[in-house]
Amino acid sequence: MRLELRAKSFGNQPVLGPLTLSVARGQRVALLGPSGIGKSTLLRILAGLDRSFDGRLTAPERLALVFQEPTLLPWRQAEANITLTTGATPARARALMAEVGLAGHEAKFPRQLSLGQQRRLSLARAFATDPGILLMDEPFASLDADTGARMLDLTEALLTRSGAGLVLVTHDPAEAARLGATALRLAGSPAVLG
Ligand SMILES: Nc1ncnc2c1ncn2[C@@H]1O[C@H](COP(=O)(O)OP(=O)(O)OP(=O)(O)O)[C@@H](O)[C@H]1O
Repeated sequence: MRLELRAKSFGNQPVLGPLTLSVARGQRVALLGPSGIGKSTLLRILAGLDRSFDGRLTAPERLALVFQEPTLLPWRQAEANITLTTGATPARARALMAEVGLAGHEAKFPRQLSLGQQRRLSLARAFATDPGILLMDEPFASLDADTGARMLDLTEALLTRSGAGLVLVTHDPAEAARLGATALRLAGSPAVLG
């Protein structure tokens, strides 16, 4: 995927300045920078969720998104959260759930899962679509250290096995390093890539 951004504003507030970002399958980049600089805004543009910007986005790859909030369907069991939203077969959903350590939890509703388990379910769901590029916004935030480290390891394993590319929004350079992602920093006002 490639974004050639000339400018992004909210009303009369310029947020992002001219920048170019290209990510291919197998490539991993992390977007770093202080709170409020525009990381999530840039990710939403890359995801196609925000189309009101001046510039050009080309994204032929299949994209999958993982947010900090697991965004699960509360009234559907865990396995159905994958099959209904992605079209994956039950067997594939179960295999992915096993891969993220959720074997035996297929029939549980999201409220019956811990936050860490819900995050892992949303990770499994993201990979169920065989994405070319995975877009993640602070997916490891507000987890305890062990749970966060486990989620990082699982993400690394799934990315390596699938060959998917990655754009990760994070505050933490250590997460970028752990995933072998090239760290790109947003700075300035409007923000550009340093
Ligand atoms: N929908 C919106 N309407 C108006 N302003 C917005 C909107 N979304 C974001 N902004 C503004 O755009 C700027 C960038 O926000 P963004 O959420 O992209 O920052 P961020 O770097 O992801 O921050 P954080 O690390 O705290 O999540 C902020 O000044 C924010 O107030």
